[in-house]
Amino acid sequence: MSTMLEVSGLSHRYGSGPKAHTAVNDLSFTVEAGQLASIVGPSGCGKSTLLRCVAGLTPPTEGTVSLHGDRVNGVPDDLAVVFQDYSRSLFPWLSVQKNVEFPLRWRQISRAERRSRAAEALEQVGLSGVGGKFPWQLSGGMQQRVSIARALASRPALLLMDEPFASVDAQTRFELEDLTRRVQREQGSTILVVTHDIDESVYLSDRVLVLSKSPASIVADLPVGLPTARDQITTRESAEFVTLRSEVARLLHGGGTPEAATAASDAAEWELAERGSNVPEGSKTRS
Ligand SMILES: Nc1ncnc2c1ncn2[C@@H]1O[C@H](COP(=O)(O)OP(=O)(O)OP(=O)(O)O)[C@@H](O)[C@H]1O
Repeated sequence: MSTMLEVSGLSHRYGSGPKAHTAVNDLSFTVEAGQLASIVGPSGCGKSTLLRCVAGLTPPTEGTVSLHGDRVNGVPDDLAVVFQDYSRSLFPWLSVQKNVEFPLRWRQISRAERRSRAAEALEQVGLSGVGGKFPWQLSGGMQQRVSIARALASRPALLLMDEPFASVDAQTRFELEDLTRRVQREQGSTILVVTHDIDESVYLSDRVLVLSKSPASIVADLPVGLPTARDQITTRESAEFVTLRSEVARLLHGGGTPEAATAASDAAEWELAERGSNVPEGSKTRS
């Protein structure tokens, strides 16, 4: 495997002087080609800042980001980002097909090729046949599929996803998680996902990077040894899954006993539920 993303000694401070705020502190990690890594950390720890630095949207105060060996200075052509808020990232006046084609317009790609890539990407996300509709004619989950299709159409070397499923219902969230894993396997995509959701980070990933509270630094880099073929019910019930989610919860909450880890994990689910996020109904009952 070759290294697709290398983050080295990355720090970012907002402002300067006594009012400066360090959001990210001396982060170093790599993501190998074809790997799906997730970043999980407490609210406000600096996840979005890290993602913006990786995407070339924000120059880091210190350190470097390299994509397939090339130093990132500005948004690389072969990088795509899927944001949480699909309703603000799709153009309502453009058809689904045109939305997916849109980023390809700025490249030297013929009209025919743009159409064919958009059709292929829509097929990959299970939306063949809706290219002529407008985003507002689709459900929230379908709109987020369009955003994913748009990212895939540019055939990115690295796909960044910032809380990509936080605005859809629980069932759709599960479907989109499975879609992301299928796309990763079929396309060999390299994906870095930022999420608040401990269970999601474990279910989705080959690796989970756990960040400390602000300023973010890496407290653990955990390989996920779950089978490649995963299932929303049996995988989440497996002993390996339960152990890993407890480990991530324990790390996020600064260590402690296994009981504390379970409590922390439940608390994290409750926090998500309170935010109107997507914890399945069955897991919302406090014991
Ligand atoms: N443009 C900015 N100017 C000043 N401070 C900022 C700016 N953007 C973020 N911060 C601060 O940097 C810290 C990290 O913010 P960031 O949004 O990266 O965290 P996060 O982990 O993504 O948060 P959340 O989990 O709530 O999405 C926070 O304390 C935030 O207030």
